[in-house]
Amino acid sequence: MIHARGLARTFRKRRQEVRAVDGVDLDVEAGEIVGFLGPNGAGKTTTLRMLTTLLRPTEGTATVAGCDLRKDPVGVRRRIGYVPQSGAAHPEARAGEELVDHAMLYGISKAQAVAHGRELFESLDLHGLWERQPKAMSGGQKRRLDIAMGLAHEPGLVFLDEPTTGLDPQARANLWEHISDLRDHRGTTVFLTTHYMDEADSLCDRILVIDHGRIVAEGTPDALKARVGGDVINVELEQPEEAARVGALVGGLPGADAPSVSGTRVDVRVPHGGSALMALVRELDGAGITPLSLETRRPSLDDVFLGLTGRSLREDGPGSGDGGGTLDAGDRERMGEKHARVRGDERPEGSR
Ligand SMILES: Nc1ncnc2c1ncn2[C@@H]1O[C@H](COP(=O)(O)OP(=O)(O)OP(=O)(O)O)[C@@H](O)[C@H]1O
Repeated sequence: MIHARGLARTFRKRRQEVRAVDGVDLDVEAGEIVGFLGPNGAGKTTTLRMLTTLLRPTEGTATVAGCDLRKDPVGVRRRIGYVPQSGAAHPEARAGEELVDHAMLYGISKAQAVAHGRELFESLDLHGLWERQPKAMSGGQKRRLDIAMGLAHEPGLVFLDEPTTGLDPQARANLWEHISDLRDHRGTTVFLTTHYMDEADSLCDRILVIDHGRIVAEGTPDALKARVGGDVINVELEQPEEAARVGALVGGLPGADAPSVSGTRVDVRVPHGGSALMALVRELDGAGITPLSLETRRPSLDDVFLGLTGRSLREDGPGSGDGGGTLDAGDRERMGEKHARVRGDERPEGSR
């Protein structure tokens, strides 16, 4: 469904070059749900916008849904759906009419657009909302309407840019079910960007991890976690000063990797969690430190990312960690900036 080789995009900003995407090779097969995971600024949206013809690559080639990205961008657009972070439905429009108008832009007859739209509303849990204005919908309903719009012309491949950002945890889990249903019941191939690890873990068949514009790992969530190996010990302390001391202690455990100290939290990977935990309890006791909590767990995708890049996805912004789904001020500001940028140049290059 998607085959890209050496895809790259450079932006010029105040005489400086930003290599947002730096030679990406990727393959997505029909019927897969593939997650593009990476921290803020890693190059996810830029890659997505190239694959959906909204942005011309500076280098590289790709076929998307059987069409050459450079030679046949119109063919690509006809065959794919794209759901941007900012959504596509006008807040004041009637939801059903908006979807039908959208489908008719693709040359679909009104009768067919209405029939397919009704069916999409039913399968995406939007029954009863045909006449509703998007501005009067919940966040989850709006996102499901955005996805319905992306599927209005029955594409076999749909791109979702951070589909659950800003939703509460229940609405996120509900949307994951709907996205899985698209694949299971309609055979739709889904390529989505996310910086939520739990989303990539629960929803995706395969994950591509991107950092600084390059793919740094790919595989099923389980295969990626198995690559890390060992166990992770996590210590929560009351004071950051204690965390620094504990960081030095855990670094001395047999076979331990370099520990990660973040605020009052310390994480370290060790070959055997059980025996290391016992040794650490003795060390902490000897140093007169009483932690708030101490636990050992199997590696998560965050540990995979930490091992690959030396950074935690959690460090890269609010809500990017363990599934906190509600928006805080930082999140809103970031999304606001993003919306402005995406809306400003959402048209395909060359159409301006
Ligand atoms: N139009 C542009 N002009 C200049 N630089 C840009 C432009 N678009 C993106 N960039 C830069 O390219 C890099 C990658 O941005 P991109 O939006 O693709 O990242 P991302 O992984 O989608 O991040 P996020 O999770 O915040 O959406 C960033 O350094 C960004 O500042």
